Amino acid sequence: MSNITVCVRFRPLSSKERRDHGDGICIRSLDAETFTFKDEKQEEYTFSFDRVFYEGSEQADVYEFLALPIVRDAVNGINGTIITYGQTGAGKTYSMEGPSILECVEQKKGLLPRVVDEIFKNIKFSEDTSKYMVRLSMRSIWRK
Ligand SMILES: Nc1ncnc2c1ncn2[C@@H]1O[C@H](COP(=O)(O)OP(=O)(O)OP(=O)(O)O)[C@@H](O)[C@H]1O
Repeated sequence: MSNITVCVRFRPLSSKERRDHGDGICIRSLDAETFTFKDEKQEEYTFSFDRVFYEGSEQADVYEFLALPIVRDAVNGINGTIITYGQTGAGKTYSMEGPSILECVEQKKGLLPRVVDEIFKNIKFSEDTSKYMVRLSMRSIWRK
C-alpha cells in the first residue's frame, strides 16, 4: 500500500432526503474499489479509490482498513494523519467520532476513540522498556 490511502464513504440517506427525493440513488457499486455515478443527464462516470465504503459499512470496517495501519506505525514512531473531507452533512464527524463522542455504543464508535484505545493498548502491552510520548491533535477546517 502507498503512503497515502484515499477512500470514499457513502452514508445512508437521511429520512428527510428519502422524503424529499425518494430512495433513488445515483451510485452503483462495481466492487470494493470502484463505483459508477450517474449524473442528472444520465451520463455515467466511474471512480476508483483504495477502498469504497458503501452505506452498509461499519465503523469497524473503516477503522481496520484505514486507521489500524496508521496506529501500528504510530507505536513504532512513524507519524500518521487522517483527514476527512466532504460537504456539510457528508458524515465526517460520524466517521471520526461516531454518533456522539460521549455516549456511544461500541459498534458505532468512530475512528478517534478506536485509535486512542489501540495506541494505549499497544503501549500497555509493549514488552520493551521504551518510553512513549503520545501527541494527538485535531483540527476542523471549514469555509463559510
Ligand atoms: N455512516 C453513517 N451511518 C449512519 N448515519 C450517518 C453516517 N454518516 C453520517 N451519518 C449521519 O448523518 C448526519 C450528518 O453527519 P455528520 O454530522 O457526521 O456530517 P459532517 O460531515 O460532520 O457535517 P458538518 O461538516 O456539517 O459538521 C448525522 O446525523 C450522522 O449521524
